[in-house]
Amino acid sequence: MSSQHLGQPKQIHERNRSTSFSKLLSSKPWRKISNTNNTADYSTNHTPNTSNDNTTTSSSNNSSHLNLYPSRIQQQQDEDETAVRSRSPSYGNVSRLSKFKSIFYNTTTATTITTTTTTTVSSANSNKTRYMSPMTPVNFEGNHISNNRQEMEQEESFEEQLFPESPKLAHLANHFLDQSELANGPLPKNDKFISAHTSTRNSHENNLKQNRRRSPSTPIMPSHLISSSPSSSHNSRTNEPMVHENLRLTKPNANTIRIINNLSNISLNNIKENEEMGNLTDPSRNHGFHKDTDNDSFISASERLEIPASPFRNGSMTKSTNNANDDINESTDPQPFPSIILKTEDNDEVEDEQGDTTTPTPLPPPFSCSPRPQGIKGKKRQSTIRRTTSEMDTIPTFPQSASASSSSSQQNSFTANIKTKTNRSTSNLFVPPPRINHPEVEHEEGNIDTGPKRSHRLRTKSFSNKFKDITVSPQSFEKIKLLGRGDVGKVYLVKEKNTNRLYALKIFSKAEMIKRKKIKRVLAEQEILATSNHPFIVTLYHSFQTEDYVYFCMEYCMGGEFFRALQTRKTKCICEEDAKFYASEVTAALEYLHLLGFIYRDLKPENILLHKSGHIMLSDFDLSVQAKDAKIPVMKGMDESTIIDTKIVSDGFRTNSFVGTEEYIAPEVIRGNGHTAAVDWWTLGILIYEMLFGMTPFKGSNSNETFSNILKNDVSFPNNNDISRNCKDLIKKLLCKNENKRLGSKLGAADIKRHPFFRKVQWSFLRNQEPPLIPMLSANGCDFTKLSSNKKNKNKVKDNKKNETNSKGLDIDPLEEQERSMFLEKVECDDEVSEEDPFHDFNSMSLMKQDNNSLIYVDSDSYGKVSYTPNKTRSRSNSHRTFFKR
Ligand SMILES: Nc1ncnc2c1ncn2[C@@H]1O[C@H](COP(=O)(O)OP(=O)(O)OP(=O)(O)O)[C@@H](O)[C@H]1O
Repeated sequence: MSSQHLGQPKQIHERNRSTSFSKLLSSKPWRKISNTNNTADYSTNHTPNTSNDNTTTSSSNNSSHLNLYPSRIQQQQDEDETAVRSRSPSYGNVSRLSKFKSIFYNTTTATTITTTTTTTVSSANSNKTRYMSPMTPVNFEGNHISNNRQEMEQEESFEEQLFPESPKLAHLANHFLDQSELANGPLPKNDKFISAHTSTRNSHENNLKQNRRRSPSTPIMPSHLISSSPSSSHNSRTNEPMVHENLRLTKPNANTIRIINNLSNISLNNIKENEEMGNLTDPSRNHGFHKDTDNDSFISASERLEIPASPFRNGSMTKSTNNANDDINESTDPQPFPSIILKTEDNDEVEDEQGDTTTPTPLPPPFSCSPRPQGIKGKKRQSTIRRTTSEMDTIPTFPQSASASSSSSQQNSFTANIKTKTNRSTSNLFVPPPRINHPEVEHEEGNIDTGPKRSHRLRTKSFSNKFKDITVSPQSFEKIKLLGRGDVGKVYLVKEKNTNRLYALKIFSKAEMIKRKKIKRVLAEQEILATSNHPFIVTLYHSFQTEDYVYFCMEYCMGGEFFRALQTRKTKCICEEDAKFYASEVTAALEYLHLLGFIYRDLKPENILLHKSGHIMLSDFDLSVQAKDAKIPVMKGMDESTIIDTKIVSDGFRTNSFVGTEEYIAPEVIRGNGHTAAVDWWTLGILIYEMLFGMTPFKGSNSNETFSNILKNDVSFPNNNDISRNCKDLIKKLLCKNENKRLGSKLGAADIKRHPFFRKVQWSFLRNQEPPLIPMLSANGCDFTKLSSNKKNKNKVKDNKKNETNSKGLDIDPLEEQERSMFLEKVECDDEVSEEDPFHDFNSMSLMKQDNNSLIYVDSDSYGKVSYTPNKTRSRSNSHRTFFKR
């Protein structure tokens, strides 16, 4: 079949991206509505005031159902104030910290004031207040569904994400209405939604015709908040299954509001994973940003990321034929694991009795679709997996070349610039490596290049032999276009000026991270990206911070979201063979993450990006968690049947956050009894189902119905799809509600890989196989970022912008201003960021290996427009013809 563009822009709107649960739990301050008469514009008229009087005044103006809102705000203000006061005297001496402090005060005050605003506007125009307050009954028709940040208008700035009509808030509101439904019976149904869980042919077809969207997100709701609420008792009327305490809510009322408001202040960023429930049930615990008043810092020591023991510390994995409960001693060898390549020295592939390849997926060299090196097959498998340092270890951290010395003075000057700006200690001088000619670097004579000094923290980090000190700054990149926006960050397609290479630059606003309490999540994401080295996990090339922003420079996956590729299909689904291809790549990536002790927790087509080659790249790790005391993976069996037990790595580790994406969430998460890495196998089951049927198996007409379906219903398969018995069996076993019986519960990924469905999969050669779809930059393709289903909002944003003028009376485009500063700020040296700084734990660093894989910028390419073409070289057995018939 000839190459064919599959992009169908018309179909893109049929389903929107889903949002992960915890992501709606932001403590977003709501922005003042410009068309109200309310004068409480916190940004201009209000002086931050932490006194309780102010709060009380605000609340007194509100209708009764809002009264509890300020009480929480007041509580938070008190907490903030206490925390700030209790900080060391040196706090006040650091101007940067003062800035963060003011951000924090502003956040608190803004929330208070907006509460008043909400009330005022509510009475004036109910339509306009629909999304202003989560507790306001909301008609979600047509609006709440557009939580596709990528489709939101590009002009929107970070601040505009705070716009009160945010669809996210609508989601939150919807969710809480859903909760009330669960407790008090159904509210009138929005007939635009249909119940998909019946899984009949009709419902399936209807579903596809309907304007289907992912269900709204659900926040983390620690149980003590519910139980502390008088009206949150269990509902005796509805005989609902055992559900997470989070879900036991009443109709929106004062107590619900209190819960909502409380929730907004306890995002997971303030909660140490696995201690979450314990911490939260301690009423004395401060859940605000400054939760630890004993600690003289913005972020308590407990919030700082700790590097768990490497599962590979002994230099090799333990080869054991014993069972998974064998005692495994952790080595104290400080060698980090990121540079470790898990590989069998000789033979990468072994077949078990059924013919399944059971070799653990190795950590291959940097992604390449070139043919696999000769001579791998047929050699004997080595019984142990050895730790090998990456090839990058041999690359000197800083080239001592002529060019290096010639630019040394520039580097010193660069350092001097930073020192001057931050006025920080000169110890541990930050000297960027000399090979980059930073445009911002001024030549300064007379400086002696004392050589690079690695950041102390970077040296001690687990990924220190994979990364070196940062070699780039924001000025090294030129923005090409906005690719999408995340929860607190924006992702730009950029080209590196020196090399013309394309990257995805994710930029987080520090102010936003503080306001939204996302610091821990972003740091966790960095940790995972930096630690990982896998062909199906997006590569992090650089991470750095400036005074106002945090940057992740990642591999550009020009195919965009796999979700989008699915959406270009008429039926939103693909054939079994193609689904098998993607499922096996996802399994390999999950196996790798589990080996490192990470639980991904947010698998869905939206978080799977497509590399230019068509292979998958997992992204978005901000919901992932790393098991404490990760154990050493165990090799089981001998010779050809050797398999690796990935389950043991995080054995015994349970975490209790309510995170995930509604239709993908596992029963144990809903039940709230804690969950393990098994949640990833559940989500794999949902993913395979969605790839095959274009819908998820348990989707209901609202969150409660979905959760109820997840807990009660068995998975069923629409009749109109010819799915093999093995495939159905795999899905059923992955979607086993009992996590202890679920496929993967014995040995982790090995259980899945050995399932007959994957019998013919060559696990070691996955990255060398031909993907079913090849993304192409094409003038005729879909420009997903330009599609916006929310034009109204877009116009409002534009209107708001018109009001802003500079000192000369000329219009300022805030977005342009913001973007300019994003790409102009000077990079900051981590070692000089004081311990009190919320971003002290951030690591600025560059990947050591040369980047030969990223795309090179070509002027004539229309970046952003993507179409998906069939892979002509894919073998017939892969049934790609069936794929394109759909
Ligand atoms: N490496 C990349 N290459 C290409 N596009 C990317 C890359 N990373 C992100 N994007 C695009 O940017 C969008 C936002 O990315 P991000 O990971 O921040 O989003 P998210 O998962 O929706 O948000 P978050 O987890 O922060 O709430 C994605 O939807 C994706 O389309």
